Amino acid sequence: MADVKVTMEVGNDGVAVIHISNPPVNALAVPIILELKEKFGEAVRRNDVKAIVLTGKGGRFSGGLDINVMQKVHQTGDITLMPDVSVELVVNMVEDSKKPVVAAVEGLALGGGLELAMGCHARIAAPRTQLGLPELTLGIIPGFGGTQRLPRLIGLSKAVEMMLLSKSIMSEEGKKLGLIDAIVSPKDLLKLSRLWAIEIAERSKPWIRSLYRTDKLGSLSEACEVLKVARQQARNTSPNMPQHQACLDVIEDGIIQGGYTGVLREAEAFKKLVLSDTSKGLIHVFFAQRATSKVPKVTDVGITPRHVKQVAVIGGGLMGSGIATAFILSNIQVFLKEVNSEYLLKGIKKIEANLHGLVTKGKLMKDKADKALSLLKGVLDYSEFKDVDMVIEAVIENIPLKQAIFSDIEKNCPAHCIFATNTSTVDLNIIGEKTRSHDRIVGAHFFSPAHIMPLLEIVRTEKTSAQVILDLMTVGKIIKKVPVVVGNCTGFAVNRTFFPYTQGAHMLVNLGLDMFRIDRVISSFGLPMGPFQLADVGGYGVTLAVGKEFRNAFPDRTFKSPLMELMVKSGRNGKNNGKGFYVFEKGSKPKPDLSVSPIIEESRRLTNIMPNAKPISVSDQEIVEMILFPVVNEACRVLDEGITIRASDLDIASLLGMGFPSHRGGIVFWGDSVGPKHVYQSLKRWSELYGNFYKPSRYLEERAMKGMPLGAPASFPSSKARL
Ligand SMILES: C[C@H](O)CC(=O)SCCNC(=O)CCNC(=O)[C@H](O)C(C)(C)COP(=O)(O)OP(=O)(O)OC[C@H]1O[C@@H](n2cnc3c(N)ncnc32)[C@H](O)[C@@H]1OP(=O)(O)O
Repeated sequence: MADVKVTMEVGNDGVAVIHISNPPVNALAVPIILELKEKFGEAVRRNDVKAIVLTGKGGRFSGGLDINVMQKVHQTGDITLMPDVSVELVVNMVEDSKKPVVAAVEGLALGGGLELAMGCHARIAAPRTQLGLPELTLGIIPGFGGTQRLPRLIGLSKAVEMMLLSKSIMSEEGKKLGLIDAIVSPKDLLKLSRLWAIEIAERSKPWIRSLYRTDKLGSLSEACEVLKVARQQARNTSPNMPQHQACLDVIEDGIIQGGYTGVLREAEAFKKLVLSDTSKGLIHVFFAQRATSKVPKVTDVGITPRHVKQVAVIGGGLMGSGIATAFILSNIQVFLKEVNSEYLLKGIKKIEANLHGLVTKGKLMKDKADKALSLLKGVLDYSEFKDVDMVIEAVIENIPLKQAIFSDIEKNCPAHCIFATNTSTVDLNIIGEKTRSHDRIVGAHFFSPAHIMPLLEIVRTEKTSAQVILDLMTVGKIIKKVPVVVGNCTGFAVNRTFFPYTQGAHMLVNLGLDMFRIDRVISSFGLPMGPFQLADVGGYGVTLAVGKEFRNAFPDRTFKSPLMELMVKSGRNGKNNGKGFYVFEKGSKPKPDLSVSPIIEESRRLTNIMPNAKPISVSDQEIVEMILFPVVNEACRVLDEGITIRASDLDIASLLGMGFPSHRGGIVFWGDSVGPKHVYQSLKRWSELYGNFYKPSRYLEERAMKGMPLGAPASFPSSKARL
């Protein structure tokens, strides 16, 4: 706490330099805000102060309002915990101050940090300083006047783009746009800022209050047009995000009624949004994502990660080629091994196609793609494995084959080399059974397409060493993945939790519901696509194989639907062969294929589960619940067995691995927001009507009865814990 403070020093030049200090990002915590008010008050009162410079300690200006304050509001429902900054500090004490204030900005100024800087009369920045208003990603809008000042400083279109897309810019671009007045090296930052402040005081530099500018806003009709287009885009791209429309509304209010009125409207809208479910979900995600980096007995025991310079990938299929692409894109040398030159060539071609795809979408420059490809070497034996730091096996799910590969790599790789497998189902202990390297064996479960999907599930056994986990977490971050460490079980955390998702959808179809309605309802809930379209896109082979695996592992609670087998029997294989539940035509959205009706009827006839042979009648909300409550139920079992370190890890895994909507905070957070009691009672009712698939787990029942959140840590560690 000693470092959390605001200090002020007054120099002989009459400039008071106010420093914010709250490592690591100088977040504007409540005590900081109170001290800022105190220091600004003092600087204005003191006769020896002519001008003021505001800056941050440790090479960072400020990462914005302390997000913990908003989380406290969520936990207590008490909005009065929010400090008044927008008017009391930024307008009254900074912008309307009788003495000029200059912001000396370095490293980053984000959210409330940038808003504070925009209230100052000039902004001097160090090179490559990150500037942005990312509040919308937290379900809120800028609340310290940012919606009003940014358009007035850089123009409406660019400001709207930066806010709606939460897109930062660098100070160099900020200078061109008019957000930054000068760029200077970090060592001269304070010197120039002091000088600038004195020159404003002496009227040799302009004394600008951004809130009262109108020169960059354009005419009213132009502004309305920009806002109209932005509104439409936001409706299309962010339908479940109220903060986007609210942001545009307050910008418009300010343009029509003046900046100060805009600031007041912004403050009102901000407070409402802080209390919204969207903000609760997204702020939970902010902290949950950062928590995944903290792994007890791995990241807190003083070990340092080793450098992974060379990686070997075994298997050039869909997963292997995606994994190899992810590594070479991050400048890591990859040896891709296949069994023969035909397969090897196919694997290399897939990697080339992955890179080409990124170039055509404008996500990668051609020269970077060429550089990445130069780091790939195809091999047919183990001779290049003598110096590799990590091997990732990504061959088909065949136990003897995997065991043979692990014996081979133990013979051919250096003693420090990590042995990872990308299996999504096979027990890691079985894969490593024939080796003596159990401490080096780890699961590196990527999601397809591996060079794009952000999740890396790191699966540890009881024997995997802390060093190996730390190394994989570190290299995972280097290749731009979010690593989540989980325990060893069928399907690990993500596939295990979500196996009832497909089965729930099949249950409903067999109970007489229209599958296209199910898909529509699930997409409007916020998942990227419904379960039947997902099966079409993923390929029926995968759905059938995974279904079989789970039926074997959890026979007590699986619903066996014949639908996929019937689809295959009738020559359908989803998008792969262009014949699925949907018709896929190039350039247009998939359209429901109504000719699947007889297959569905046959499935219903075989399962014969419709009560009185009549389709059940349910609301859209019940569809969501009948598909996703079984997923929450399985998540409870995963938590009970200690497969994840904390419930929020499963939330992040569900967002990044399954596309669960981020504004709902993740699968466990969502279960808690609808209420464990409601989830439990619904499942219990359905289990009586439709069988064991819906039977509530012991963990869910216990928590529902005790009124305890599903995500709350257990008071004592589970006896079944796998971590
Ligand atoms: C009224 C206003 O308009 C409302 C606001 O200002 S809301 C806040 C707006 N600001 C933001 O959204 C910025 C959020 N922060 C970030 O994007 C990134 O943390 C960053 C770019 C600043 C730094 O990234 P990076 O160096 O990778 O560090 P990162 O691990 O993310 O953060 C370091 C620590 O600072 C914390 N932190 C970062 N920004 C914070 C903030 N604004 N409040 C509280 N804590 C914050 C993180 O939780 C993390 O804590 P931990 O070490 O205990 O896990």
